[in-house]
Amino acid sequence: MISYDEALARLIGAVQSLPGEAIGLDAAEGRTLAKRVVAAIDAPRADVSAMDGYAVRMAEARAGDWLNLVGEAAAGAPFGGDMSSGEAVRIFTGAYVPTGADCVVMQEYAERNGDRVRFREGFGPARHIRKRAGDFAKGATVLEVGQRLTPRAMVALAGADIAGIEVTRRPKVAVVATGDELEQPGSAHLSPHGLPESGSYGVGALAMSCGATLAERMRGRDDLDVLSGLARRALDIADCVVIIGGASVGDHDLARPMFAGIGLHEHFARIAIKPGKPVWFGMCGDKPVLGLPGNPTSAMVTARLFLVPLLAAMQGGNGADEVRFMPQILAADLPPNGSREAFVRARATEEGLLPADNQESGAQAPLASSDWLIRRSPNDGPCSSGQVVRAIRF
Ligand SMILES: Nc1nc2c(c(=O)[nH]1)N[C@H]1C(S)=C(S)[C@@H](COP(=O)(O)OP(=O)(O)OC[C@H]3O[C@@H](n4cnc5c(N)ncnc54)[C@H](O)[C@@H]3O)O[C@H]1N2
Ligand code: MOO
Repeated sequence: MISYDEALARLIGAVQSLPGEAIGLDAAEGRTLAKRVVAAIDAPRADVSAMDGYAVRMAEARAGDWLNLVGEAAAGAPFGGDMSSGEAVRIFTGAYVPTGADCVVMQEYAERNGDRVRFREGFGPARHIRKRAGDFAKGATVLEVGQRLTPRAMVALAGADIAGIEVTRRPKVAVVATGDELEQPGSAHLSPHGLPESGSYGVGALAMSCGATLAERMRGRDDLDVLSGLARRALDIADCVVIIGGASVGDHDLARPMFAGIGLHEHFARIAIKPGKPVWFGMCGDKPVLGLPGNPTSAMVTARLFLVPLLAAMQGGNGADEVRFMPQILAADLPPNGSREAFVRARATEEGLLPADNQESGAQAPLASSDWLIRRSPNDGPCSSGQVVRAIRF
């Protein structure tokens, strides 16, 4: 069995980025840039006021001295003239600073008398001016290739005065659930041995949260002919295929055999992790095929560990960035770990990460509240509450 890091490196090494396409800003959220974004304007476009107040010359802003008000500057409506010595201009946040002014005094310190203004002590040395191009300059790269357009990145994109961009095509993902027992949720109770097919709902939703579209959700019984047919269909309609279940070593485990004869080039199978030992990955031509264990918690943990970086890499992003484990505080004791690297489901509390009581790989209920995964090394000793562990959002 290989390690998680080795398996991840093989997966990322095998996956290619999809081609780019041009889109407008309204459709950009969640997509990944295929071309860098260059600012069309300076930001700010001129020196602007950071406060509502009075534009003055710093040297003349002495507490108690009267200045003559000669006009007003607002965002979108600048003061037309030059400001001379002994003068002040009423100014609002975002307005261009008039020529001749080098400081804004907040209005909280101002006393007005008609067209005159003076300031009380205490307004301090801050100039309250945002310098032209202090954020970014026209022609500067604001967003790099591979940047995912998060809600935060959308602000930088629009702020660069860009209407259209080039992004990688959304990966179309087919999710195939395998198993005789699986039924459409809502109808499992109709058959004595039926089990609601839950895995594809989590895995499909996770894929969509990573910028993919769900090409189709399929369900197939443990019959090699049926599953081979689904494998061909999935490869026809999707850029990437995820198989849930049938990954282990039992007689009914057909996830890999169903791709025999379709040219599956296997990159790994079985990894020294818990949960998720039976996870496997291969390529059919240029299409990644990821096999997840059927146990719902195992399926979701391995989807987080492998499918999320895989979809990022298909969109030209950095797959490894999606699984950077960061220091976090543990909020309860943990027993010694076994010989496989473990990914412990936990939830964030004010005290730190609290591991779920039920760590069964077949569990479903704890998934709803487990928003973090704690990574534990093979044969790690006991961990105590308050200790630093490594974790990612789940
Ligand atoms: N002799 C061995 N047996 C098993 C091993 C092993 O190494 N040697 N590995 C175990 C591990 S670890 C896991 S995890 C499971 C998973 O194996 P499979 O991928 O073959 O999963 P299935 O047998 O198909 O299903 C397991 C379990 O999950 C239920 N299931 C399957 N698909 C779904 C779905 N889409 N939605 C909801 N539930 C699903 C299924 O009914 C089973 O209960 O194998 C161990 N065995
Ligand atoms: O390791 Mo399995 O993936 O127990 O659930």
